[in-house]
Order: sequence, then C-alpha cells, then structure tokens
Amino acid sequence: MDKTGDVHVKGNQWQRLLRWHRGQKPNEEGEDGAKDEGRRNIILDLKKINWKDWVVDPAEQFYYVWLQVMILPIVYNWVIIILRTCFTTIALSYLPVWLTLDYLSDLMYLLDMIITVHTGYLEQGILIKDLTQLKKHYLHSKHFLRDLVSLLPTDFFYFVFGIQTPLVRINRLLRLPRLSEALDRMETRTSYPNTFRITKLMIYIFVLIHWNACLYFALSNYIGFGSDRWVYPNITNPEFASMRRQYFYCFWFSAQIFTTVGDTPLPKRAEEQLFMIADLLIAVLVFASIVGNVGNVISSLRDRDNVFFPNHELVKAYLRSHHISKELRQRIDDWYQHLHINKKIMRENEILQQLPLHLRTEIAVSVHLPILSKVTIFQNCEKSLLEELVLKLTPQVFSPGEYVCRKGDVGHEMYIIKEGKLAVVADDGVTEFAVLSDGNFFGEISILNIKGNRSGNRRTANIRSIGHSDLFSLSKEDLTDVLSEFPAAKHHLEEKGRQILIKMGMLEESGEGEPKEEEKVETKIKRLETNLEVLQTKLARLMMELESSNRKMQTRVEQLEWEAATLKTQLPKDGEEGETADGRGEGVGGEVQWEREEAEGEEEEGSDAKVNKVGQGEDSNDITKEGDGESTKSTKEDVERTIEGDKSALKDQHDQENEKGMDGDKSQEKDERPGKGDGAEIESEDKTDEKSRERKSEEGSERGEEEKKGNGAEQ
Ligand SMILES: Nc1ncnc2c1ncn2[C@@H]1O[C@@H]2COP(=O)(O)O[C@H]2[C@H]1O
Repeated sequence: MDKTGDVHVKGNQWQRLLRWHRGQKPNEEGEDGAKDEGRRNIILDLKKINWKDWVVDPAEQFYYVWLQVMILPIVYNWVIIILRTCFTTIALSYLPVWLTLDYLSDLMYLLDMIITVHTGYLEQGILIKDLTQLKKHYLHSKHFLRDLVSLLPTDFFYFVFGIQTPLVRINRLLRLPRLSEALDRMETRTSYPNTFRITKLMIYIFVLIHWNACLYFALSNYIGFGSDRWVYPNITNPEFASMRRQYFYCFWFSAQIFTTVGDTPLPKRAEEQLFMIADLLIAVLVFASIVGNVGNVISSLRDRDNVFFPNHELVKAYLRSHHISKELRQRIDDWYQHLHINKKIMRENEILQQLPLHLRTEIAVSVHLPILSKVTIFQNCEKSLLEELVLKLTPQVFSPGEYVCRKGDVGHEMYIIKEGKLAVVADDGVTEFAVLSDGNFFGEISILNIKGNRSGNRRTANIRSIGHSDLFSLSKEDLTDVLSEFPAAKHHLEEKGRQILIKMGMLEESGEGEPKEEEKVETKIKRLETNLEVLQTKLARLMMELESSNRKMQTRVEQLEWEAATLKTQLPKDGEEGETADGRGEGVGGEVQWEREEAEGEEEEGSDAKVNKVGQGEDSNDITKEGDGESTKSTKEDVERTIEGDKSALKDQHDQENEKGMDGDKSQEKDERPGKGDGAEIESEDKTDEKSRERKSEEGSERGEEEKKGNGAEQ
C-alpha cells in the first residue's frame, strides 16, 4: 500500500472510532446517508409495532415529546377556565372556539391516560413491559384517580347552571402534576437550564397574575363596577367597556400588586382590604422567589465561569499585593484574555468529575480524539488504551515567547501540541533548531530513561511557544503506565528520542551499552546453573533417604513376622501353663524387644542425621533439615503404629489360639478321627523352631556387633 493510501485508511479508522463514540453507525455515505437511514428505520419500526402489546419506554424520545404536547391542554385549562368564569363577555363571545378547544383538550387528556397505561416502569432496574402488570400498576396508583377525576364529564352541569359557567370544568386543573413532570424533563434535557428556569418562573408568575386579575374583575363585579376608586371602573363607560380593556386593566392592577410597586388605589371596603392583604402576602412570596431564582441563576452563571476559566480577580488581587512587575502582570492579563476570548476551558477534568467514568471517557474521546489521531505514536493503538490515555491528558495554554521547558530542567511530563507552533531553540533563545506544530509531541526524552542518554532525566533542549499554544501534558507516571501496556508506542517514542540524541551527540556509543546487557544475561545464566546444581543435589539426597527408610521398614516387618512366628511356636506350652503366665511373659518380652528396637531406630536416625548434616551444602540447610526431621518422625510413628497394631493383632491371635487350644482339647475329646490337625501342627512347629533358631543366631550376632560398636563409641 502506498503512503497516501495508508493515511487514508488510518483516517477512516479514526472517523469510524469517532462515530462509534458519538453513537453513530459507520456509514460510507456520510452524515446525510446516516440521517436518511435513521428516518427509514423509524418508519419501519412504526410499521412493525404490534399496537395491542405496545409499551412506551419512559426514557425514549416519544414519551418526552408526548409530555411536551401535554403542556398545551393543561396550560389551556389553567388559563382559560378562570378567564371565562370571571369575564363572561369573553366566554360568550368566543363560545364555539372555547367549546372546540375544551373537547380537544379532553381528547388529549384521554389519550394521555391511554399512554400512561402503556408506559413501562422500572422494577429492580428492569423495565416492566407486561400489559396486565402495567394496567394493574396504573389502576392502583394515585395518578389514576387524579386522571380519572380530571376527565369526569362535568360538562353535563351546563344543563343545570347554564353554558356561561365554565367553572363546571374546574376538575380539569387536576392534571397539573403532569405539567411539572414535563417541565422537569425539559429542564434536564435543555442545553440552557438557566434560561429555561427563568422562563418557567416567569410563566408561573404570569399565570398567578392572570388568576388574580380574573378574581379582581369578579370581585369588582360583585361589589359593583365603578362603586369606588379601587374596583374596576363602570363598564357602561365606553372607555372601559371593551373586553381587551377590561382584561388588560385588571392584569395591570394585579401586576402592580405582585411586583410590589403598590401604586394602586386604596381599598375602602372590607372585601377590598381582605383581597389586598391576601395579594400583598402572596406578592412578598412572589417577589422573594423572583429575586431568589434570578440570584441563583446569576450565581450559577458565575460558578460556571469560575469552573470553566481560572479566577482572574483573585489572581489580580494577589499580584497587586505582592507588587509584581507591570510587565509580568501584563503577560498574565494577556493569558486570561486569550482564554476568555477563545473559550479555552482549562479545568475540564474537574468539570466532568461528577460523571461516571465511562461517560467521562466518551466525552474526552469525542473532544480530544481528532487531536490524538494526528499524533503518530497513537495512530495504531488500541481503543481501550486511547481511552485510558485521553483521560490523563491535562490541557495547558502558553503565551507567545513563553518557555514550555528549558534545557537542563528535570523532566516530569511530555507534551502533545493541540494547536499552535513551538520552536526548539538554542540557549540564546533565537537560534531555532526545529519548529513543532499541531499533532507533534515533545519532552519525552527526559522521562523515558533511554539507554545511553547522557542527559539522564534532564531536558535536552529549550522549547519556546511562538504564538499562543494549546498543549496537552501527560505526566511521567501516566505515560509509563500507558506505555507498559503498549510496547509499540514505547519503541516509537524511544526511537524518536534516540534519533534526536544521536543528532545532538548525547547518546553513548551503542557498543558500550551492549556488553553490559550481555554481561547481565551471562550472570543470570550462571546463577540459574548454580541453582539447578543445588536442586539436583537435594533431589539425590532425598532419593537416598527414601531408599534407606524403605529398607528399615522391610527389616522391621520381617522382624515382626519372625516374632509372630516365635509366639506361635510357644503357644502349646503356654496353653498348658495357663493364660496369666502367658500374657505376662509376652508382655514383658515384647516391651523389652520394642524398647530395644526403638533405641536402635533412634541410633540409626541420629547417625542418618549426622551424615546428612555433613553432606548438606550451605544453601540447602533448612530444607534438608526439615525434610529429614519429618521423614524420620513419620517413619518412627508409622513403625510404632505398625508395632502396636501387630502387638494387639498378635495378642488377639494368641487369645484366639488359646481358646482354640482349649476348644481343640475339648473337640479332640469329641472328635476321635485319627491324625486330624496334629501331624500338621507338629510339623509346622518344628519348622518354625528351626527358623526361630536361625533368626536368633543372626540376631545374636547382630547384637554382638552393635554392642561392640556401642562400646567402641563409648571408648
Ligand atoms: N532537534 C529537535 N527536534 C525536535 N524535537 C527536539 C529536538 N531536540 C529536542 N527536542 C524535543 O525537545 C524536548 C526537550 O525535553 P526532552 O529532553 O524531555 O525531550 C526533548 C525532545 O522531545
């Protein structure tokens, strides 16, 4: 692939990634194509809807739009019902219009109820879409009762009170909570929440003044138009007869009260005074809420500015109190001015802190991805790494002529140029070695620990901003974190740094560095070999120990067999002597025998241990000692257990044989068949006698030898 083709493919990759982050599908036809496809999808979706099981998700756009639509009938009822009730001329003059609008609003109320039944709700975080459940939920809720009452056909009261009494429709005002739901939704969605809040407040105040105006007109009518200066003038007077004049006069009168202007005629009658008292009390609240809300909006605007831009006032005061030079102060002012004019936001991490991490990442990616896509080292990196990286970037702005770093300083971060031009300059500040621009990076050499870098962690050059420069800084720790997972980028960065160092003659000869590496590898191999030898010796020793303990076990098992056989041979005699003598003799003899054997075992263990200790190397002391101890212990315990088991087995056997013997004598008395069992028993007894004699002679010789050894050792 040629160079341009490569760049094109990369560009597409970045565009696709960017689209993915903006929640769009990659579409080769471009933005318009995507929109058309979106529209087509909506139409297809509408066709596919099964209206019987249709359920509205409260988070989706349709629900939001419907709520906005519902603002109209609710506001209509809140404004017009009272107007028609108090201004009868207005009610009767436009009656067909009012009736049409009334029943249209009723239809919308009905539709709203149907939509509410079909609106899903969350239960344990899951949207319930089952219609029977939804119906049950709505019918049991307090909203249902309110909605139902607000839609009761109270218009039938027209037949009782007459068509000029629209007050019969007062129940329509009960839908007010739906209005506040709609306005709350709008407030969370709008991009201008402060403007929205002020508008909402003004609408509320307008409705309040309107109601007050209507009531004032109704009270004036009750007292009598023009009966004093406070009430509405006589409507027979042509100047005050028109409907428009009537309404505007009353509205103006109310507005004066609620804005606490108070330039209204003095009330004379008790009804008038009561009305004024109530109005003035409400006016205090209204005024307070206006002042409070506007104050809130202003302070939130100031807060926004303070978060978006550093507080210039504070810095100015500080500079003044410390008598900073005029020239420096001017530079600081310029810097602030540049931030404000170009809307450079410096504290984006702080602003976005309240958002969850995944949303913050998406925002950061969509804001900074176009810049990062220009940086060569990050062009092929994985999405997850980019996301990680993008959250660690800190924006910085430098003024013209300002130094970003100076040669010899310790490097703590590297920089990526978002916008602007910077020069690599000599110490005289004039000679330019290179000019860096958008998408370039610098400051990596001093933080990368490049092998052979003579400057170590010091900056190798001065970097000066030519104009205003927008940079991203990336701290050494964050860069190390990212690069540890992304070796290709690390290699690229190091390579670029090495090239610069070679050009500057600041890289130690490659020949000097390599032997050190080789030496390291050799030492490692040697250490590994020594470790292997030690392990082999340990293994051999363990094998030896295993063999010797096997042999010991075999000898002891043989001894036990021999003793068992000896006891068998003694049985006929003992049987004659009686049980007690036999048991005692066996017990004493056995104990003596086992004591001797244990002593032998201990002697042997001791000697083994001595041999081991002599043979152990320095490294393996602990392991071998532990191993020895445990194996010896376990062997000893096993043998003891075997011996005890055998002893009891022998005793049982002996007892059984005694019994058998006695039984045998008895049975012999009964069973008179010749040769039954006797011959065989006598033969076996003879053989065992021979064997036992041989064993005893062997044992005697062994004991003699051991005694000799023991004496020798004592001597
Ligand atoms: N000749 C050069 N061309 C481009 N960049 C350079 C040049 N010399 C130094 N730099 C960059 O300037 C940076 C100064 O700080 P560092 O030494 O950390 O890393 C250095 C390089 O990234």
